[in-house]
Amino acid sequence: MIELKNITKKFHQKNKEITALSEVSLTVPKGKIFGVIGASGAGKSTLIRCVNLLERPTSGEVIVDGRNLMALSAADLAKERRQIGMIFQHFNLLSSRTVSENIAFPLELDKLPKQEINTRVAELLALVGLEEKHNDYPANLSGGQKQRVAIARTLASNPKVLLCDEATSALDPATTKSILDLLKDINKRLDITILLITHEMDVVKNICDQVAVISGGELIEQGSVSEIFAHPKMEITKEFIASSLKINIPVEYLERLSAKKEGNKKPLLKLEFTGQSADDPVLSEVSRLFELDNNIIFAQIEYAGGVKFGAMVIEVSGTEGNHEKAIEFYNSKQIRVEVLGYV
Ligand SMILES: Nc1ncnc2c1ncn2[C@@H]1O[C@H](COP(=O)(O)OP(=O)(O)OP(=O)(O)O)[C@@H](O)[C@H]1O
Repeated sequence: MIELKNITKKFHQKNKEITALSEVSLTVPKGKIFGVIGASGAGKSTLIRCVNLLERPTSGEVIVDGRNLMALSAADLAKERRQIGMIFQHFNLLSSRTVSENIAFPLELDKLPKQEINTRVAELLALVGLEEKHNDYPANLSGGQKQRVAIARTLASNPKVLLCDEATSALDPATTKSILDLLKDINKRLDITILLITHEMDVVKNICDQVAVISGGELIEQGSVSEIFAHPKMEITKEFIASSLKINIPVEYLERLSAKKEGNKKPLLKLEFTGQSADDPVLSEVSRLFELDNNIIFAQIEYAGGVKFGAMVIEVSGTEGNHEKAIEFYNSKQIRVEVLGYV
């Protein structure tokens, strides 16, 4: 449904040239949810804005539903853009219009008869669960409700593609979850293809089928969510996966934690598992092989695209030489180990 071919985007500022995107190629199949994840300044916004030509790529091709957008006349492009909905981090609602009037706006632009608009708005209000708020103004809505209005307004023109520009970044975790559930529901129910950009792996984990990692304007890794979570290759990808785990170390351990080994303090290790390594009984293996005792302080296992991944914090008893052997063993099993300190 969406195909970006070798997209490069350069900005010119005074006499400086900034390459925001460099030879970016990706394909989003119809009906799928594709996430692009990256840190601030990586080029995410530029990338998503290239899909509907809000930014015109310096070179490359943008193909949506088989049409090469860069080759279209202004009039044809305007028509094609109606098929590509977009929602934003800050909702972009019209503050002087009620919820219903905001949703009706694109339909009024299309000059639909009043009765038809009313029927469609009622359907959309029901779809996003905002029937009771139809007469409220945006200022009186929560962030999550505002994003629901923005989603309903975008869906009014029956787009085949929905672009989400950090759509949940301004929302708290519970509201984020409810908006992601709504996007997933829309994707399934209306068969809309979704391309989203985010800096949170949680978003990818929750709703995406496929993911690409962007860094310095380049797509450095992409694949199905299960592939990427099971076998992340790039260090940045591994960090994004780890960042979606909320590791909690009890305060009493943190108070005792020192950076250096002193007296008979024991190492506190953080282990990160992905894919196969999350299924292996490595703790008992290490315990047997190296005569170590593991005291689990914290553990979390999550699922993404049917793949397990997780992290564990353990306090390890035994001799120092064997601690090092254990770390080597974990590394040989593709488990990332960090010595957090000594307790
Ligand atoms: N209109 C512009 N003029 C000049 N440089 C720009 C312009 N828009 C973006 N850039 C530059 O392009 C690079 C990518 O920016 P972009 O906004 O796409 O990143 P991002 O990943 O979306 O970041 P964030 O998450 O902080 O919004 C940055 O170096 C940015 O400064």
